[in-house]
Amino acid sequence: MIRAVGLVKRFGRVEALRGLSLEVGEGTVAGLVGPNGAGKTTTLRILAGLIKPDGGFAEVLGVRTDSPEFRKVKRWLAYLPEEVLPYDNLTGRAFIEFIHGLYGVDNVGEAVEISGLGPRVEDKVKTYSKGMKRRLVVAALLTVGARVLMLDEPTAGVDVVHAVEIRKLVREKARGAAVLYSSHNMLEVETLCDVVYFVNNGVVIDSGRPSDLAARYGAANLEEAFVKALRQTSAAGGRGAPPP
Ligand SMILES: Nc1ncnc2c1ncn2[C@@H]1O[C@H](COP(=O)(O)OP(=O)(O)OP(=O)(O)O)[C@@H](O)[C@H]1O
Repeated sequence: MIRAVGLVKRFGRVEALRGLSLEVGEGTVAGLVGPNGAGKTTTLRILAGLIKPDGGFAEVLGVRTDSPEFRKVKRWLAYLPEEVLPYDNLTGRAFIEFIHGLYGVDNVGEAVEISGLGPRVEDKVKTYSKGMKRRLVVAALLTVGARVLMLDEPTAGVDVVHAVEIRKLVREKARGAAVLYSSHNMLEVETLCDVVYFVNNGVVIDSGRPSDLAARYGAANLEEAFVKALRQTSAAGGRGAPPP
């Protein structure tokens, strides 16, 4: 459902991606973890068809993301950017209606419920806290009937109770869909994801099921495994092994 093959992306002198490859099949939640500047957002933006790679290619639902045909695939794709601010002067409900209108669906009731905003959904977005805005956008996007979900730190700034709800929901929505989930929260990735890609310096340095990765590095948890993977990669000159 999601495939990136040898992605290369340069921004001037910065080599953001240096041959990144990954695959996410139906029913799978794949985690994308890596330090700041590792290339996670760049990968998601290429996969969402927002920017073109300088090398390699990406496919979603079998269509190349840099092809004209990709426009048709976008109906089935929900991409949540790292930073997205709903329009201040819309109410929460009007924002959900706007997003659902773009996708040609009317699932506003479910989105309102998921947002957990209660009566505040009738208030203007400018009166919301940061976490409330995030919950609104996540709720709107998780309910458009997407077959491919790409979520860049969906729970950033969201309180613990609502973060748990979002994770549960992502799990539910993954039935019949593929999810690529970028997060700095290792506990979240460990509990939610079926498979995890460790990214550093624009390449995948390792990948596997969270428990397998922990075992591979003799680590107590995914966080420890990640730190060890980073250390090993820098000791080996910065380049990781290709994914298995
Ligand atoms: N539009 C851009 N112009 C110039 N450089 C960019 C641009 N977008 C990304 N980069 C650079 O590409 C590299 C990868 O950035 P990216 O945003 O993909 O990292 P990330 O893994 O998402 O980081 P973070 O965890 O901090 O969100 C960084 O060095 C960044 O400065």
